[in-house]
Amino acid sequence: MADLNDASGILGSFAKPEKLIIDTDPGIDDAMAIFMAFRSPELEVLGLTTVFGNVLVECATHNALLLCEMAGCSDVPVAEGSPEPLKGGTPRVADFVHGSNGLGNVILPSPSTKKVEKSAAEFLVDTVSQYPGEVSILALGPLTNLAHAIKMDSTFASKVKRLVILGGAFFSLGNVNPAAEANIYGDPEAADCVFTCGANIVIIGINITTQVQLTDEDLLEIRESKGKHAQVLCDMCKFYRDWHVKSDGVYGIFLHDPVSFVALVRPDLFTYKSGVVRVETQGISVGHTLMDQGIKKWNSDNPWSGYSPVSIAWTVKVDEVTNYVKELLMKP
Ligand SMILES: O=c1[nH]cnc2c1ncn2[C@@H]1O[C@H](CO)[C@@H](O)[C@H]1O
Repeated sequence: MADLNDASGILGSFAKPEKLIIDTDPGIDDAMAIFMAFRSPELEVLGLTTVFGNVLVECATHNALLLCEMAGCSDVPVAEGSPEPLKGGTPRVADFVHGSNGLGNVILPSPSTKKVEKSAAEFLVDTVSQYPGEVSILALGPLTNLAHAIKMDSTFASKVKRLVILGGAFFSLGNVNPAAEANIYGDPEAADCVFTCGANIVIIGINITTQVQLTDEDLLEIRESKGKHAQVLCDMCKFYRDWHVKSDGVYGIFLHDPVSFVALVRPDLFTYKSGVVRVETQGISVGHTLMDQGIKKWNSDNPWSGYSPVSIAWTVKVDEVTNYVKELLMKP
């Protein structure tokens, strides 16, 4: 019998919505995922926490407040997170992917609301403690805020319901360099802390998300639809799409954050492999994610030994996920 609270897309209208916090660095594909979350009755968005990544953290907070307001959800709290990775230093931002304002250089009004007083890590710890076992987290940027939350509260990991993470490249090339994907490269120490913390974790790597694309034709169809945010999203996507042409020879866009959102609400559209994941924190492969699939019995302990396994997405039903994203973006 179906568990009506597992948000697997077969929810009855009487089921309790799944509590969700989105940790985000908006970002054009973040904006898509955030709007999708706000349009999903099976979810109750408890808050957004922001992090550096696609943009600096101040810009991420500005954009998060603005996106909430545009979605008609300006009562949803936004807590600002870390301006820099765990080990300090200047964060690497991807303005060449998302434009200098993070939203494709589309000119938008300033938000009228303000961030909450709490830091992102405090907001995460307090909210998860308020509803132990009930709150899921969708992490769309570098994992610095989550690492701070884990360090702040030793019971945090065990109290999170599910942590769905966009990050890493499993047994495939990265997008910053051959070794590393951008979110993990942004804070490898934080990612290693989170992946080994023992929480119920699902990781969606770019080996999965790059399989799911919106073509130029799809973007035109969305633009011409009656979707509530279709116009503005397609305006933002122009910059993002041009980057894909230049960088990957793709006439369209990869749906990194939206695919990770779909993994949260429709886990049945993916298959998974379970194993311990560690992150390289030094050398030429810094930010590389490597999973021990548990196939081999090692002769001696190694840096993967003794940690709890996580799930990584292994295959994706490309057409179904693409259609899920398109339908939600074209919903009036
Ligand atoms: O080539 C890239 N360099 C840096 N960031 C990128 C690149 N391509 C995509 N993203 C951004 O990083 C996350 C997925 O790795 C997504 O947020 C995406 O928008």
